[in-house]
Formats: sequence, structure tokens, C-alpha cells
Amino acid sequence: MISVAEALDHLFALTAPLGTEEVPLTRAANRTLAAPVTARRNQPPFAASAMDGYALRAADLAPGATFDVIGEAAAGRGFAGTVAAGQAVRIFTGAPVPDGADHVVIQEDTTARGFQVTLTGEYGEGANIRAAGGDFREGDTISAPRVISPADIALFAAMNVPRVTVTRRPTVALIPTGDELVQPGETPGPDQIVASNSYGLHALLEAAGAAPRLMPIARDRIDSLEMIFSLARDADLILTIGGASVGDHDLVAQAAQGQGMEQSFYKVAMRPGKPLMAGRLGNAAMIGLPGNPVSAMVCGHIFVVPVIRHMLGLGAAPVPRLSAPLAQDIPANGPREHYMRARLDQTGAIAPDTRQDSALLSVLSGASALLVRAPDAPAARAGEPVPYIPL
Ligand SMILES: Nc1nc2c(c(=O)[nH]1)N[C@H]1C(S)=C(S)[C@@H](COP(=O)(O)OP(=O)(O)OC[C@H]3O[C@@H](n4cnc5c(N)ncnc54)[C@H](O)[C@@H]3O)O[C@H]1N2
Ligand code: MOO
Repeated sequence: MISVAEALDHLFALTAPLGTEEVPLTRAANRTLAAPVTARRNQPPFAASAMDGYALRAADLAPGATFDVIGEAAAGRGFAGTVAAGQAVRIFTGAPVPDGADHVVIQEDTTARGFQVTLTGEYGEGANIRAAGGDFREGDTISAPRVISPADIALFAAMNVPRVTVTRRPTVALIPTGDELVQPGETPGPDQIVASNSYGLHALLEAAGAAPRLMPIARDRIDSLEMIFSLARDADLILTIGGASVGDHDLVAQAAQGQGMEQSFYKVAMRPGKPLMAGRLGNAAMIGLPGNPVSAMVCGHIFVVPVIRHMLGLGAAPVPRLSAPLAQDIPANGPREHYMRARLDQTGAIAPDTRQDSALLSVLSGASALLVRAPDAPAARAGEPVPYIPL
């Protein structure tokens, strides 16, 4: 059995960053930026008023001072003239500050009468003017790669960049296997259960930036598995679920090898997830996940998400770990790295659930973290820091 770190290295070696495509901003959320974005203008392009009020010369500011109002500057329609001593221009938020003016008094601090305005209150410390280029300047760049956030999209739009270059989404064929499975909503036979982790993995893949395709359930027969594999060949990644262990009906590796799969590894020293398998099948990487629902989901977090990020060009790195103090004593670990379903309490301390069976989706759903126990880690006391992965 290889370690989790070794298995991840093999998976990174089986995969590579994908090509790119261009998308409009309305399609760019959560995609991975693949080429830097360069501002095509200054923002603001002119010194702009930050408030509704009067633009005038700061040198003229004095309590009770009165000004001649010589015109108006609105957003989208500036004032063409120049403000001289004793003059003011009525101005609105976002409007260009007219030549000659270097201060905007907010209208609440003035009294207007006819074509005159008088300062009444405190006129404040700031000039209420946003400098030209104060947000960004033409030629400023946002570097790639990065996962594009809603704020990034607003920034790109302001930079007058309507389309961006992103990494192609990895297509993932997700293949549930097993005679016992029916789809959610169907009526299971007496010995059947409802396929679940295929749906959980579908959600995990979408959130990680992949384009998952849920394939029909492959039955525990070589011909059925081969048929579904043949439908999945154009994917970047083929993920099978179940049939990975040593039972008479665990036929995934045999069927994949019959289709030309070159195996990279089988079995990882971890709990849950031991019967994990990986290889290359034609142009696709293949990962065979164990069928137990929690095992498949944990392997999804620990292996599949980092592989998707690698394919998106976001680097080849394990899931980041945080640290929290133990809420209680825990016993020594066995020889496999243990990813314990755990919860963080309000004080930030972490405690593993008492039930760690890899079939218990209700426990996984109630967990907020995977507490990571290194192989053969000794018993640990309440208060000791332990590594965890947030869920
Ligand atoms: N003699 C041994 N038996 C087992 C070993 C072992 O080392 N020696 N390993 C155990 C471990 S650990 C795991 S994990 C499982 C993994 O087995 P498989 O990958 O072959 O999975 P299946 O047998 O097909 O299914 C296991 C379990 O999960 C249910 N399942 C499968 N697919 C789904 C799905 N899409 N949605 C919901 N549930 C699913 C399936 O019905 C089984 O109950 O093997 C142990 N055995
Ligand atoms: O590895 Mo199995 O995944 O322990 O349940």
C-alpha cells in the first residue's frame, strides 16, 4: 500500500493542465482565469465627485462663505468651464470635477438661494473627490491563474474587458457500479439501495470547477462495465464508484484493464478509502473510488478535488489543512492515515464523531471537518493541536 502523498503524486503525474477557451463575463464566475487581464482604461477616468453638492476651490472654504453657482456637472455630463474664486458648480456623485475646483462640499452643509449657495455647517476634512486612476490605471493587470470571483467580474467589466480566457472545464464521467443500485426516486427491489455518492460526487465536482457527466449505473458484469467505459472515453477523467475491492463481484479493474487501462496504483494506506485505484485509459485518467458512500466522498475531497484543480492549472497541491485543539482525548491510530468525521465546537475545538463506519452518510453530513490522524499517531490528549480539513 502506498501513502496518501504518494498516491496524490501518481495522480498529478497522470493528469495535466488543460487548454483554454474564451468566455463572456456572464459565463466567467468560478472559472479559472488562464491569462492575465489588463485594464484598458483608468478608473475613474477623470477626477470624480464622491458626493452630491457643490464643487469649488478649497482656498475659498470659510464658514458662511457665499458662492455664485455658474453651472452643473452630472454623472455622464460634465461642466465645460472653469471654476474661479468665489464660484461653485452644482455637482452630483460620479460627475467629473470641473477645472479649477478641488473640493466638493456636500449639499447638506449648504443653503441654496437662486444662483447662490452659502456654506452652513462643517464642510469636513476630505475633499470628496476621487482621483483619476485611483482604483486602477490602464495597463494594470490581474494575474492568472485564479478562480474568478463575482468581485473579479465587476473589476474586469470596469476595466472594459468583456471576455476572459479561462481553462477548459475538465469533463468527468462519473460511473456508479453495482447490481444493488437504483437511481433516487426509483423503487428499489428488496435487496437494493439508492445510489447516493454518485450525486454527492457530482456536486463536489461542480463546486471544484469540473463538468461532471453522470453515466448510467454499470452492472456487476464485464460487458456492462465495458459498455459504460466505451461511452466515457472522451472524458478527461473517468471516475468509477464501487467494485474496487476484492469480492467476486468487484470487476472494475478487470473490465478497465480489458479496455487497455494501464494501472498506476491500487490501495492506499488510508481510512476510509483503502481500495482506491488509478490509471490511464486511452486519453483519460481513471480513478476507481471505493463504493462505501463515505469512502467515495472522502476520496473525492482528498484526491479528486486536487486533481481537478491541477487540471484547471491551479497547481499540484494537496487540500490545505488547518489546525485545532482536540476537544477530548483520542486513542492511538493504526497503520493507515485516518480521516475522521469530526465537528468543531463554538470554541474552535475539534472532536471526532463516535461512529466512524464508512457507510454512514448521516455522520458525514453532520460533520464540519475531517480530523487527520497520521499513520501510527500516538494517543492524543484534549487541548493538543491536530490537523483537520474543513468540509
Ligand atoms: N475482504 C475484504 N473486503 C473488503 C475490503 C477488504 O480489504 N477486504 N475492503 C473494504 C473496504 S475498506 C471498502 S471501502 C469496500 C469497498 O468496496 P468496493 O469499492 O468494491 O465497493 P462495493 O463493494 O461495490 O460497495 C461497497 C458498499 O458501498 C455501496 N455502494 C456502492 N456504490 C454506491 C453508490 N453509488 N451509492 C451508494 N452506495 C454505494 C454498496 O452497496 C456497498 O454497500 O470494501 C470492503 N470490503
Ligand atoms: O476504506 Mo473503506 O473505504 O475503509 O470503508
